[in-house]
Amino acid sequence: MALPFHTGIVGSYGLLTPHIQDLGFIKDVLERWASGLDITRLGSLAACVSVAPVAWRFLKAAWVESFHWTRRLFMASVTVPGRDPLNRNVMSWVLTNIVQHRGIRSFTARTQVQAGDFVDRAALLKKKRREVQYLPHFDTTFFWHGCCLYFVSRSLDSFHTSMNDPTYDGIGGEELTLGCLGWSTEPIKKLIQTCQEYADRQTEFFVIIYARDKYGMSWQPKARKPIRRVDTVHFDEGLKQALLADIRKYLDPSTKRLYQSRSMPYRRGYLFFGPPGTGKSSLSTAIAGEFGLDLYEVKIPCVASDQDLEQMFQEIPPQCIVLLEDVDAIWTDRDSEKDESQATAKSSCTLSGLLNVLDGVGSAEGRIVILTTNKPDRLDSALVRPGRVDMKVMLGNISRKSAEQMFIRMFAPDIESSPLAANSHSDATESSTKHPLLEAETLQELALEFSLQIPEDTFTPSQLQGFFQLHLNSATEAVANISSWVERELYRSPLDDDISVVSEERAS
Ligand SMILES: Nc1ncnc2c1ncn2[C@@H]1O[C@H](COP(=O)(O)OP(=O)(O)OP(=O)(O)O)[C@@H](O)[C@H]1O
Repeated sequence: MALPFHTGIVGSYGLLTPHIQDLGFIKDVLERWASGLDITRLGSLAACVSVAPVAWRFLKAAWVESFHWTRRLFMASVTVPGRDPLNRNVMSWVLTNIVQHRGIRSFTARTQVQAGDFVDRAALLKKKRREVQYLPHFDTTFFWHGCCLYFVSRSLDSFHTSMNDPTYDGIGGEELTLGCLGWSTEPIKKLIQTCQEYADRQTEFFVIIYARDKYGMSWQPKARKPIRRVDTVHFDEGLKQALLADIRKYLDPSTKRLYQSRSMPYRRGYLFFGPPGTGKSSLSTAIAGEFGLDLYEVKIPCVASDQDLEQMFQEIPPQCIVLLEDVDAIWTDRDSEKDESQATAKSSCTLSGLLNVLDGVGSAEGRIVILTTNKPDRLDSALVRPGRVDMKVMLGNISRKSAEQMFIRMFAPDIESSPLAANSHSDATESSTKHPLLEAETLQELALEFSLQIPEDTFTPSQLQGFFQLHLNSATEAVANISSWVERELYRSPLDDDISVVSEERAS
């Protein structure tokens, strides 16, 4: 007998004939389910399922549209461009205080190309697998702060563009929109102020180093280094104190007023010179940390033209340190008389281009400019005249006294070398009083014994640091091994470095 169509009952007979006997149980279940099925309901269900994506798209568009109109009519907003230092401050605050509390569930993972400026040479040579870097990822998030409802929205298009830059750490690269309920932007400005204060507190413990991006188009935060105390950079103590006093005096607000009232340009220049590995870069970073300034790094040999140099200087804020590394690579007219081999290391920008940015229209007031060079005798006298270079600081090979201080720094309790030492100073004093005095005395004696075996002004501090890296676990072992190391180093030809690198490469 034929069943009327509108009853909608699907006949169970013969609907599922199992090909495999073992599936009898499944057959029973399915047949029981199918026997109760109403074809009309099945049709409605299928219709709902097919309409669902369209409905979802519609709801999404409606949400976007209504959010857009709510924003336009009932909310105020402020947009912060990507890569602006403010963007980084706002983003860091939002990530730490809002997003992290809710738990970040979405990340972008990529191969870590560069961690600060630390390059693991062994890993490079062995082509070791690299670390994975996870970058937090979100587009729009709402949050309450104080009594106000805010939202922060991130442009994901510019996020993907920023990701192409290997040095980008996932914070502050994309355009941000900050908004709040109401027509006034005052709450947003207050929130931005909070973010700025938060960033200032962070920089109490870190130095932010800015460098040009890989296209040379804009300044990017290249590294955030824990503050290195100036007393960890060893050189002539008198010169160090004179340098610090000079900078402190320059940064004093009364000095600024004095300069302005006497119509003098308010800027200060320093020249750090000495052989490679004597601490020119380390001292610059330590000074930035000591005085709470950001550091803008310009590698002169990498600057493409005078126009680029000028552009760079125009984008540097007034209160900061500008570090001009390897200024001897600057192209001067006198170079044309020199042999061709030296010209290869030359920068494409000229001496007049550099002088122009140092004291021309592009030079903002309130900066500290530090020039570094390994070859001070090659510098043009115009570049180092007073007004451009106000103080010359020589960083030479290590003295016995400095070697002794370095030894103590290497083997003193950890708290001494911590970047946050200033913060936990009370703990430090407490722990030092707990330690028996003899320990400090023994350390002092070992340091003296050690330093007496180091020939005066012969090795660079970085050479000695290399020795300590091999004996960090034991001060007595360091003392026992220093004389053989000195002997080896004294009779080592400079070519040995190249030879060991080549043999390492072959071995890999
Ligand atoms: N005077 C110093 N006191 C303490 N450590 C030092 C000193 N000089 C160099 N070092 C150590 O040696 C390493 C290299 O130092 P740095 O890069 O500052 O030297 P540099 O003079 O700038 O070298 P280059 O001219 O090659 O750029 C760093 O790890 C630093 O800690």
